[in-house]
Amino acid sequence: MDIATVNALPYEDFVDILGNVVEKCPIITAAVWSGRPFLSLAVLEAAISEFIDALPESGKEGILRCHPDLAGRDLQSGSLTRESHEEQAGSGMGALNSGEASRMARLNQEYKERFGFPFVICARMHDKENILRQLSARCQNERAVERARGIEEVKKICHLRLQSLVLTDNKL
Ligand SMILES: NC(=O)N[C@H]1NC(=O)NC1=O
Repeated sequence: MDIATVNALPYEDFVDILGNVVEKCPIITAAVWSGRPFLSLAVLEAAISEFIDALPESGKEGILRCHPDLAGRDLQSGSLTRESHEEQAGSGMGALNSGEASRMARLNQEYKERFGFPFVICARMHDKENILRQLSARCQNERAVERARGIEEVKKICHLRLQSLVLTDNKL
């Protein structure tokens, strides 16, 4: 699917196909549709990024809260979105040993209690050791720093999801 095909999509299809580039936030995809035609994939990605940046801090936290915990209950119960499942499986979240699983659960909980939103990281860019190390380190940050850091990670996840949807042929 190339960018011309993306630009030709009616909004129903645009949201169906691209609605989860930001996890469980199809409203973002639906909003940027009105910015068509996009000159390139990078321009579409920039429109999404600008929409996110224009949100109040509460809206940014809302985006973070739409993300499932890494190795959390949605992974255990099989209720992750397809994209999130692939990302979590690829970084080894489904294959933690019992020590790693309990450390992950404890740190995820500590992070959520401290900040009021979940730890978000672009899982495809990290392995499980690295994710645990970052989770532990980021628990020490200030809330505003973590809000911004989490949103940076959301944008990295969005970048990779967009690339795999638009730069491959298998979605239309
Ligand atoms: N909590 C969190 O980081 N979740 C995610 N990260 C990622 O790459 N996919 C996710 O669902």
